[in-house]
Amino acid sequence: MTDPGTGTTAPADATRPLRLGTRRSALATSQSGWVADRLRAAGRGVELVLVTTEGDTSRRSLTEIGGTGVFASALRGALLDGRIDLAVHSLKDLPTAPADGLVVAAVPEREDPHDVLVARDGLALRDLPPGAVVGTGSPRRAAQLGLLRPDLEVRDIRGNVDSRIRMVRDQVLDAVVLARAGLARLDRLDEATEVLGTDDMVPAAGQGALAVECRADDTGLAAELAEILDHPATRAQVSAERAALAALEAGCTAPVGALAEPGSSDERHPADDPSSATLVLHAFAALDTGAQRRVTSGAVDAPEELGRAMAALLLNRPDPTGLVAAGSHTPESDL
Ligand SMILES: NCc1[nH]cc(CCC(=O)O)c1CC(=O)O
Repeated sequence: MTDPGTGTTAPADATRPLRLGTRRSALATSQSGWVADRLRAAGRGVELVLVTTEGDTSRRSLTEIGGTGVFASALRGALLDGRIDLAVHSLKDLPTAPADGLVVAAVPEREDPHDVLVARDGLALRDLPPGAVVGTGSPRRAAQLGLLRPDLEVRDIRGNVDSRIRMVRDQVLDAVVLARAGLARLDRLDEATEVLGTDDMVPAAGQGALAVECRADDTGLAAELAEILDHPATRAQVSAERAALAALEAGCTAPVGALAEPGSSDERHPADDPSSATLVLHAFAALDTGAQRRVTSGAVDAPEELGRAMAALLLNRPDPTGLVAAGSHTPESDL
């Protein structure tokens, strides 16, 4: 299966187990375990190799560390060193810039990409009393919370999913906002007290999706991973989302959200071949020019074009009347 002629680093040999590098967190081991199970079900031996990253050990806030790529960099180093053959990343934590010598061989089918509220007493966002304290380390979530409920106090927090939920249990916070996908992977969906729809909270680009990365010169393995794991519809969606992020030059800590969904047949672009499917791209950005929400659509086979078109909308046409403060409360200057 592997191409014996390629590369200077030894290509993964189909007769020995693949070394799958994973971070130690519950979320990372869960998603790596899921990928390992799928590879094993396809007849491929896999062993997990633990890799430590600064994003896991640092107590500093994500924005402080520099955000972009802290979770990914150690795994990428281990790939390039040949210590591991493949790595599984949360796509939303992966920098949009391609890494030299590496390739995203597969993007598996994504989980529900939305954010959820985990609040005390089963409360929904609209039920929290004025002044309630909501924890999030994400500028994207903080900005959108500020539009929805300017009367709440948003507190910058760090930590893994479990410790963030515990801050609500321990009454340190009234609520936290988390990715639904993270709870699903940890089998803790019952902790969610409300799913925040796209109209309220546009998710991060790539949220709910995984990226399976290997060395670019390991072409046999890349082809095998694509064959077993890749989900083309998800790949098109996240390509549009990440192209928007890249064109805005915004990283995973920017107050930017993007979510692409399959378009329905009555949303087809008139110029397109009637048989071609569309993507509808939703975006939120709190840029210097203010907070905006936008929706646009394009052909599913040109997702990056759609993402760039969205970025152009957000950058060039800051139309104040287009500001839809989800829930419609706050002027942009309050962000
Ligand atoms: N930044 C942390 C992070 N990275 C990936 C997920 C899980 C959800 C996903 O895979 O998108 C989470 C937790 C969260 O945002 O609540």
